[in-house]
Amino acid sequence: MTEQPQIFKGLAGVVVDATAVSKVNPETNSLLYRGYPVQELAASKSFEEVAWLLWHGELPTAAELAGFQKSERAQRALDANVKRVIDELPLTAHPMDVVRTAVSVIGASDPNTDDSSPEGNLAKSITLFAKLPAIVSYDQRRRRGEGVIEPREDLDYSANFLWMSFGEIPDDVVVDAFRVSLILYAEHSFNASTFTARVITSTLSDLYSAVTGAIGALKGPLHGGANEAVLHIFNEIGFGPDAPARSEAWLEQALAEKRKIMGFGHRVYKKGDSRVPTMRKSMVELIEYYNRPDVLDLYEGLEAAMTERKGILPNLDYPSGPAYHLMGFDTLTFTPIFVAARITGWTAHIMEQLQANALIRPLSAYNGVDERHL
Ligand SMILES: CC(=O)SCCNC(=O)CCNC(=O)[C@H](O)C(C)(C)COP(=O)(O)OP(=O)(O)OC[C@H]1O[C@@H](n2cnc3c(N)ncnc32)[C@H](O)[C@@H]1OP(=O)(O)O
Ligand SMILES: O=C([O-])CC(=O)C(=O)O
Repeated sequence: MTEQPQIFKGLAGVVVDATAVSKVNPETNSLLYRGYPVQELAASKSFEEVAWLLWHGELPTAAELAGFQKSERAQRALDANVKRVIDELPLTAHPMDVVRTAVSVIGASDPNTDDSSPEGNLAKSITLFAKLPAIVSYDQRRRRGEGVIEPREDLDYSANFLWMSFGEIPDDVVVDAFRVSLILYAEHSFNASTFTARVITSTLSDLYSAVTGAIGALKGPLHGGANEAVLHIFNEIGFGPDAPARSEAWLEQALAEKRKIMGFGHRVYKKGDSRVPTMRKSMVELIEYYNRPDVLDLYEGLEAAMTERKGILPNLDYPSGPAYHLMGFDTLTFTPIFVAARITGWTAHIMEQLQANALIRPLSAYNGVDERHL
């Protein structure tokens, strides 16, 4: 028997490349986008400014921001062919499948799909950034049997997203919590979906293909799909009185069945997710605004039970799920919102990968039958 090489299952602990887009530091529990702490960006910047920062490495000047906003706002509406394809999809399709399909249609319709120059890819990044809110809200409204609401060029990204979803602009506290969530979700180094985008890009495939693949990776409940899954868990436990006791009992049963508790744990952060305190604060503001203390009881009840029982802490999906629920989004829409946020990080990584490309192709250890002959 030849000696097997060492296997790093799940690439855990393996450094596969360098990135200047963001720095995740589990020791200091910090997350920097291009050097800026994400908490500072969330406190005062618009999502558009953060997108620009991730793409260009610096925050925009006033003139750069104005130019970007003009171009982004002009591209927000969906073309008729994208709407037609969405309309053809069954209502049983998961909204993540709808978003993935819509991005694919936009790519197939773009005459410049294969222009992977820095300018070409930046233009495509802005197009997807501009159109994703329309895709997500169009699909949620068709599921609800509601008519489409066209985008408004007088609104910023976050307010327009909510406008297209609900046909009204909520109070500032809601728009702000939404903006904060988008900034926190925007980027997180070599997570599974970003790595997927980089693998696809490394073959010199196009940006739309890389994003389509990344959406597929994000859908899974071990990654972005967890924000949706948190709400399923809350519904299983049930809102209402005695949340702590019911959470404890539910957790015992779930762990006995060897279930993973969605919204808890992280591959990189073992002492807590750097983004959770900021998102939790926004969630609490929403709870106060909507007068839903039962949501906080459930949130804290399950968190306490999980910490006591397993010592595993919440990740960003844990406060984001309830926050989107309070804002009025359908549960199945939560992960598509994550797509709209993460398009910034994915596309920044796609452009970075191309600046110093190497085909990503790891090795495997063979553990099948020994050589044999017919
Ligand atoms: C935005 C994001 O994508 S954040 C991540 C969102 N995903 C989730 O919330 C899904 C739930 N969490 C998980 O499944 C995991 O914590 C992951 C996938 C995120 C990270 O997993 P890994 O780094 O591979 O940790 P791993 O799965 O090896 O866990 C180590 C131990 O903790 C346990 N564990 C980790 N997370 C959880 C959890 N959420 N529920 C129950 N047990 C857990 C594992 O079962 C394992 O136990 P064992 O050693 O007895 O087998
Ligand atoms: O980094 C990860 O593995 C998952 C994550 O938190 C993210 O993508 O935001």
